[in-house]
Amino acid sequence: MSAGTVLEAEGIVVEYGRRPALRAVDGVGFRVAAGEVVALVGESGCGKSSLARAVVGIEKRRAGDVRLNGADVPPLGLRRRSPAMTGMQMVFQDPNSSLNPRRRIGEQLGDGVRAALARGDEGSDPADWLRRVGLDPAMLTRFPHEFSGGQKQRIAIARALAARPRMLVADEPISALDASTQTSVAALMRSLSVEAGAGMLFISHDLSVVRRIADRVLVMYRGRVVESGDTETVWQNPLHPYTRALLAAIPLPDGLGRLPLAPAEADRATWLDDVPAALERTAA
Ligand SMILES: Nc1ncnc2c1ncn2[C@@H]1O[C@H](COP(=O)(O)OP(=O)(O)OP(=O)(O)O)[C@@H](O)[C@H]1O
Repeated sequence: MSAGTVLEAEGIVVEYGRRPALRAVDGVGFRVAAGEVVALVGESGCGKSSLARAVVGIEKRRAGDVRLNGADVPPLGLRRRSPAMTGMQMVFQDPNSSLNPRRRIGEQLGDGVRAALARGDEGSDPADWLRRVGLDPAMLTRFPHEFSGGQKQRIAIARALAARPRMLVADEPISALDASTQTSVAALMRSLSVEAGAGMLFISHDLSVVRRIADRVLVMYRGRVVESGDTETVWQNPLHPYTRALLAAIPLPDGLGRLPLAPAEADRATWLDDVPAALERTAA
């Protein structure tokens, strides 16, 4: 394992059903370094979610190895510990699936903090996490239904990061959000995970957001990674015909740069509101 690598996946195979089995992931390997954002892109049904779930350990692997900071992450069935206990966290498309509707969000952020403490990691203050995602700490006593979709996803992200994961796996975390908040939530995820030194696997079909937040990109097609590389290199010089077709389908104005990283603490709430506007200005 090279220095700085947090996650190493090798030869991952996921199959569904029997005779004949559907091979959704067909021998995929990749690495993610600390503080790196790696995007996984590809058309619907190519196996992105199956790969993500197998890496975290909530989907069975037919074959393959996953190592987190050099330690084996055993496949489902052999595992006695939850993903949080291994230092991995997942953020899903629908924030309602990560949050319990009957518990106050302060308690749910506390779950993340306790997972970190149970692993012998440093604890943190739930109120502080709300502040970091641009919400008022006074909202800790509220229930999930009192928030908008974008706010709920920010809370789900805060909860995941409060567990101090070494690796964050986000499966379409912005696609259920209003278009106006998608970009700022994606940028916030990048900024917080980089700040925490965690690696992030970011699955999205929004390629313009991927281009702006990912350091590297993996292009998946029919269960295999057909191309991978630095995001700009892949965009400027896509080698695989499938990558060319995928990129040709998205209009992206020339000169649209990478997203600014969120500033620390105090300014973050304003920044969250400003990001979409700033992007429009850059695009104009
Ligand atoms: N639980 C399951 N049982 C049977 N087949 C499944 C199951 N989950 C996924 N599949 C199939 O495996 C293949 C890969 O699905 P997967 O959800 O991993 O793709 P994806 O790239 O994440 O798609 P999307 O972008 O639509 O979420 C598809 O053919 C899908 O129908």
